[in-house]
Amino acid sequence: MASAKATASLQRLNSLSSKLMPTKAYSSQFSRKTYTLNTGDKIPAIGLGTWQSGPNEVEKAVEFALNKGYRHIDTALAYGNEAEVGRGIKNSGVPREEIWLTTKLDNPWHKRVQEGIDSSLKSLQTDYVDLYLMHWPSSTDPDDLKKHYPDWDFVKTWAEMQKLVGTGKVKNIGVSNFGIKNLEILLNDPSCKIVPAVNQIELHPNNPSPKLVAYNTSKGIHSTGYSCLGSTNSPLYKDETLLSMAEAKGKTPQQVLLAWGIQKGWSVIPKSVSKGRIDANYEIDGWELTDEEIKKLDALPDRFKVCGDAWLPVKVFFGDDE
Ligand SMILES: NC(=O)C1=CN([C@@H]2O[C@H](COP(=O)(O)OP(=O)(O)OC[C@H]3O[C@@H](n4cnc5c(N)ncnc54)[C@H](OP(=O)(O)O)[C@@H]3O)[C@@H](O)[C@H]2O)C=CC1
Ligand SMILES: O=C[C@H](O)[C@@H](O)[C@@H](O)[C@H](O)C(=O)O
Repeated sequence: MASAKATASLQRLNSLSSKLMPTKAYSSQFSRKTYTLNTGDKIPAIGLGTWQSGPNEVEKAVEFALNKGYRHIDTALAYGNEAEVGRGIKNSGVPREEIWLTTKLDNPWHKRVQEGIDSSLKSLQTDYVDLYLMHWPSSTDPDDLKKHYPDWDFVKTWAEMQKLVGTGKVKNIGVSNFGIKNLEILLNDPSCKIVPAVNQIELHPNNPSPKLVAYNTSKGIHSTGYSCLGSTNSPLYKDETLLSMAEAKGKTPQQVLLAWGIQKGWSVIPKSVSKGRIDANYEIDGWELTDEEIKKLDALPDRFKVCGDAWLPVKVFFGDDE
């Protein structure tokens, strides 16, 4: 039997040789990759998320990301930071038409879709957004956030959102946090004339939702993965399979998670307000995960969900496969 000392030096040698092993060169350009939506428009595979990006940090983060090369920014009326995001875009000097800008209609605004988009456009200092999402399938009464309107639901909200197409204010409309049941209700309603271009949902290896992603794809709906790194204090950063895979490839765990999402076919919108991390999250070109590595990440056994629905007046929870 090998002594503890011999085992330790063997481990060190293995770790060193994996670092010295030349990584196979791939021509992948994930940072410039786009997915074509059911409208023909192309959404960049990687964007900058801005949920919980606070005042005095998000403006600089957006400016920095755009100058780094990001061409996709994700925000929402509910984040309370659209004005700063708009300033970051202006300060970057990157022409508006080169940027994919997504924002979202907040739940208490479902009866005021026109006002909602006008408010977002004003804050963002722009004439249009590339993608306008219904943030949640939940029409909350603004006078009592614990109540759902008795005479309104997301089908009616979608009918209102459809009216925005053709006004020039939105290029694409989509949904977020829709599970299969709610998508079926929406798509089967006679008032639904436009299939959502995107369903933005939580996607990381501990909440992979394969049936929901397959359902989106079967209906021509592109999936965008939010909390793609596992969000704040991500439990994924302690996952041994992920950590050893990242080390063996000479990549960060975050880069591996982003490649996993993009290679599986959805866009990813990692949030960061740190220059170093915004930089690193974009350095995803010239290498790939092998099929075997993707399968290993697909098979991680743990489960957690960042955004539940405990705070909503109606339950819209979707887990892995609902
Ligand atoms: N439609 C919806 O309901 C939802 C949409 N979203 C969207 O998706 C975006 C991403 O999801 P989010 O929940 O923010 O979480 P992410 O999975 O993007 O993780 C963000 C967290 O990871 C940290 N981080 C980022 N990069 C690195 C790195 N390279 N190394 C270490 N830590 C890192 C960030 O900290 P730091 O900033 O300090 O770098 C932050 O704490 C949101 O910002 C939002 O735009 C999110 C949730 C729900
Ligand atoms: O986009 C972000 C999320 O939807 C977020 O707004 C909600 O998940 C909510 O604030 C929460 O705390 O759970």
